[in-house]
Amino acid sequence: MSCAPESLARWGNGQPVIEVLELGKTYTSGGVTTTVLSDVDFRVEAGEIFAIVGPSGAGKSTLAQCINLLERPTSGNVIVNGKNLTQLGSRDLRAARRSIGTVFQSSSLLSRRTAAQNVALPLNYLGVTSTATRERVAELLDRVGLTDLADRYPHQLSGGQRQRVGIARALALRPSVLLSDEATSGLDPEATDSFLRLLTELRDELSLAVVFITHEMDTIVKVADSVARLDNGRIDEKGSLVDLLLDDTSRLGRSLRPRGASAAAAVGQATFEVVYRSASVPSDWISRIGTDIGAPLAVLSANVQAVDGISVGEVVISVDSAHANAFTAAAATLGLTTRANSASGQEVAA
Ligand SMILES: Nc1ncnc2c1ncn2[C@@H]1O[C@H](COP(=O)(O)OP(=O)(O)OP(=O)(O)O)[C@@H](O)[C@H]1O
Repeated sequence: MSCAPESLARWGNGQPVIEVLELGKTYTSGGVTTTVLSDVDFRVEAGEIFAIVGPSGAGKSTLAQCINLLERPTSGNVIVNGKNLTQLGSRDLRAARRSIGTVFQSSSLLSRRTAAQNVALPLNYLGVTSTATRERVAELLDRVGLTDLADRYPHQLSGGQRQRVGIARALALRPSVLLSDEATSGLDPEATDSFLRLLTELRDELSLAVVFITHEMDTIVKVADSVARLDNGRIDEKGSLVDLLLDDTSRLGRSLRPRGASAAAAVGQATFEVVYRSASVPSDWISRIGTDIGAPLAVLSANVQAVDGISVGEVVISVDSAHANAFTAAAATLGLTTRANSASGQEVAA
C-alpha cells in the first residue's frame, strides 16, 4: 500500500456513500474452485471519483458485477448509504440497487429503442407515469446535451453520444453511486475527454460517489480523486491520485505519471530522471538549480501537468558530469527526487 505521509485529498465529508468490505468471489465448476476476487476493500465518499485500474484478467468486470450485485459476492459486504446490499432479499435488493447507476461500454444500449426510450427504461421498469417519464427523460437528455437527438436509434449516434445516453440512463433514478465500467473504452480521445468532463460536472452537481473502472492510465489522471490497482483479484495499492503521483516509491504512481521519449544527452553529461515529490516544487526549479550549481541543465523530455492545482510528473535532464552530485543535492532541497540513468539507458538509483 502507498502511505504518503500527508494526504492531499480534497473531496468529501468523511462519510462513505459506498463501502466495499473484504469482498471475495470464487467460481466453482467441475469440482475446481477459482478465486477471482479476494479481500477487496475500499470506500468512496460523496463527490469522489475512485478509479480502479488493473490489467486484463485482474477481476475488474467481476468486481463491477459484484458491486451492484448482478453477481453475488462469495464473501464480504457491499454497503450503500448504510444499507448492506449483501444481506437483502431479492425485493429489497431491487429497490436498493436503484442507488447505483451503471454506465457500461457503448454496446449496452438497446438497439431497437431510441435514445429517449433507452433513457426511459429504468423509469418504465419502475412504473413511473408516462408524463413524469417524459419530463425526466427530457431533463436528462438536456443535461447531457442530446435533446436534438432524442429520437435517434443507437446506430445513428456516435460512440461518444451513445455514452451520453448511457450516463443519462444511469442517472434516471437519481442514484448516489455511479459505477462506470470501462465506459470510455473504444472512444476516440475527443469523445473520451468530453465524457470525462461530463462525468466530473455531474459528480460535482449531484455529489455522486463514482467508481470508475478502467485500464486507461491517462484517463485516470484526468478524472480520478483516488486510485486503486487491482491485480490477480486483490487491491495491491491505493491512495489519493496526487499522493500517488508524488510518491516516487509507488509502482502505481510511476505507471500513472505521464512519460515520453527523451532526447539523447551530449557526451560528458550525466542524465537524471527527476520526479516531483512535493506539492511545493518551485516552477523555476531548472534555472534556480542551474544558478546554484553554476552549470546549465538541459531538458531532454518533460511530462509535467497540474493535478488539483499541484504540479506532478517527471522531467529528464542532463548536466555536466562534474556537477552531478551538486545537482542531486540541490534538487532534493526543492522537493525533487532524482534517479541517475546509466549510459546503457538502465536506471540506477542515485
Ligand atoms: N464465471 C466464471 N468462472 C470462472 N472464472 C471466471 C468466470 N468469470 C470470470 N472468470 C475469471 O476471472 C478472472 C477475472 O475476469 P474479469 O473479466 O473480471 O477480469 P477483467 O479485469 O475485467 O479483464 P478484462 O480487462 O480483460 O475485461 C479471469 O481470469 C476470468 O477468466
